[in-house]
Amino acid sequence: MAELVFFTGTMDCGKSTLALQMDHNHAARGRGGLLLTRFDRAGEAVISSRLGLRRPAVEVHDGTDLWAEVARRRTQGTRVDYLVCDEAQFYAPAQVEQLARVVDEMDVDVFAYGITTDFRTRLFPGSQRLLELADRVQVLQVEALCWCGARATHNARTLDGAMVLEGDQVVVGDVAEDGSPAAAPGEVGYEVLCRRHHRRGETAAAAHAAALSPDVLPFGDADPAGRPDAPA
Ligand SMILES: Nc1ncnc2c1ncn2[C@@H]1O[C@H](COP(=O)(O)OP(=O)(O)O)[C@@H](O)[C@H]1O
Ligand SMILES: Cc1cn([C@H]2C[C@H](O)[C@@H](COP(=O)(O)O)O2)c(=O)[nH]c1=O
Repeated sequence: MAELVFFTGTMDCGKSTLALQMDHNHAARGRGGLLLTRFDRAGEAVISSRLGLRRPAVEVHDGTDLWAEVARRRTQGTRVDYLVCDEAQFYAPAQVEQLARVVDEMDVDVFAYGITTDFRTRLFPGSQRLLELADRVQVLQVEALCWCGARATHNARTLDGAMVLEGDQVVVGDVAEDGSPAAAPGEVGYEVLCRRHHRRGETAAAAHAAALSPDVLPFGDADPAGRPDAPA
């Protein structure tokens, strides 16, 4: 029996990589797949992973009817046994309902990949519908990490290294790599954080700046109790 499965996790936890691996494995066994995406960082009509894999995909637009997309291909004789739906948080709730109908009435597996919550920790409408309708929700095993080393559970939006809480829900962007800035000065970037640091708005840059602040620098003549200005 076909299934609607929602694979989820923070940004940068390997969702697109898994999406392309899933397609590879099913295609290798002779199954026909249809790849879909919306607003991939690499551009239109492509699924791209940070590990370098990329595959052409159908771009989902506001008015795309996913039921009709599958039905049309099957009517034309194209084999469609499964769908791989990347960046599914950006799909409209109605499109998620179309996916559920494809599973139930066409017996086509749907593997959807996306983040659940936005930079304000609120559910994306598409992800909410997926959580409501999926046969299974699978949280990715590869954990993205906060700068403090704890498991990252939340996606922060940053501007010049500082966390921001104002702005549109959808702004395509990337996370920082190897300590480099997530985005050019004045451009939106993202950073994954544990809940504690998301609540406090403490990004890696903020933590770094705080560590360099003279207020917290250890002094050579500080007393053992930690009072930096204790008399010698
Ligand atoms: N140079 C690298 N070497 C090994 N793994 C990497 C490298 N760059 C990225 N990755 C892996 O790729 C993951 C991001 O994959 P991706 O599919 O793009 O994530 P998502 O779609 O969830 O944003 C990272 O969590 C990391 O595990
Ligand atoms: C948190 C958050 C993210 N986005 C965008 C940023 C990226 O383009 C995608 C997530 O891609 P990934 O493959 O999971 O890294 O979503 C957004 O538009 N709004 C947000 O609040």
